[in-house]
Amino acid sequence: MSIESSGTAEPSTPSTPSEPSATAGRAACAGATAARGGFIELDGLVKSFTVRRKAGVLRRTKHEVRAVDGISFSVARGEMVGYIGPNGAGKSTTIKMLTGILVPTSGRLTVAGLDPARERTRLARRIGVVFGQRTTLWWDLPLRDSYHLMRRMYRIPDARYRQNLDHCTELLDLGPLMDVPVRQLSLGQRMRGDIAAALLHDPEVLYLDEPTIGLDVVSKAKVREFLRTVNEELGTTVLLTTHDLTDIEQLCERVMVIDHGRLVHDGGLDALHADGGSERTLVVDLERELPPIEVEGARAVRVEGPRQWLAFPASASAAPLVAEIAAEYPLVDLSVREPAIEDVIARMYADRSAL
Ligand SMILES: Nc1ncnc2c1ncn2[C@@H]1O[C@H](COP(=O)(O)OP(=O)(O)OP(=O)(O)O)[C@@H](O)[C@H]1O
Repeated sequence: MSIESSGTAEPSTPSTPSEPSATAGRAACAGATAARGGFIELDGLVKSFTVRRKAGVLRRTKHEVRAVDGISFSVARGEMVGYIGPNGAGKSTTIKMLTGILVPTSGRLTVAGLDPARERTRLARRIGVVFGQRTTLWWDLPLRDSYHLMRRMYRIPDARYRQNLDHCTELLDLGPLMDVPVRQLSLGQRMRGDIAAALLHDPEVLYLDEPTIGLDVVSKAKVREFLRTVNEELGTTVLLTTHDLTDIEQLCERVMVIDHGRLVHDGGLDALHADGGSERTLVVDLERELPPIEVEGARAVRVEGPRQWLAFPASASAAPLVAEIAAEYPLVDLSVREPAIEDVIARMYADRSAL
């Protein structure tokens, strides 16, 4: 299956025979939660761009934009990691360096032990890339023909190509689309076609840049389910960039947050809630309308008739609050609402931009 999706420069034509890698070896780590360390390594990675800005009618001055500003992390083989951040944070720039399209300004970077910029052709055999806003498929060709071309480009052995294509066709429901020119596909169909294309050559790592952008709910669910299967069954390492935080919640145990080119969070979703000062909400139904409830450790944030909403720290237990309210107020019913990850991230971005 293919690789380099659009955005990536010209597809690198492999110059060496297929590497042994592939399914058999990776299947061994299928489903395993790999230990940290190893497969993707960044150490103090920096990427600066020089841009010219207007400084008068005729004058232009040069400025340096640090798109990536000293990022270090390590992703183990078989991990599926979310890589998120606000617009312009440096996500795409990082991914472009990971594929070898962009050369880092400084710092160290290896993927599968290779230097992406120097060994781009060798690396191309081992990675798959999907940029949600572009396509690697040939616009005027039916899907089937695009895949044939990719098979030749990556010199994928027949049996492996057939097996991978059948697998993707079944799981991504591509059968009825195989003979349709890419330009006639809907966005969701084209995205499924692109994801299959990125997997035909059995990449060990898959970079996904907004794979669910613009898709309807059903298509998103299909894409997510497929990615989960690829990660679990083949042990493919996945780095997922998205603005749809449901992608992260449903797929990633680990999430890295980048802002202004710097890594500001690296850990589980729970830790993200803690970092973001998350709050849970106690929704309380009273027998009658009353002034806002006053209890230690929570504050009333909304009152509507006999219903009240009380916010309290996500890390605190609800039990003592419930006990106190039940003892002092005419309680009819209550429920606890978990914080939405969207709110946590929004608060995190807002707090940082206020610095
Ligand atoms: N080729 C370039 N020349 C100059 N500046 C660039 C270039 N590419 C990116 N930048 C700048 O680097 C910063 C990071 O951009 P990048 O595209 O990596 O962000 P992003 O996190 O992917 O954003 P988005 O979520 O909007 O796609 C931005 O300020 C952007 O304007």
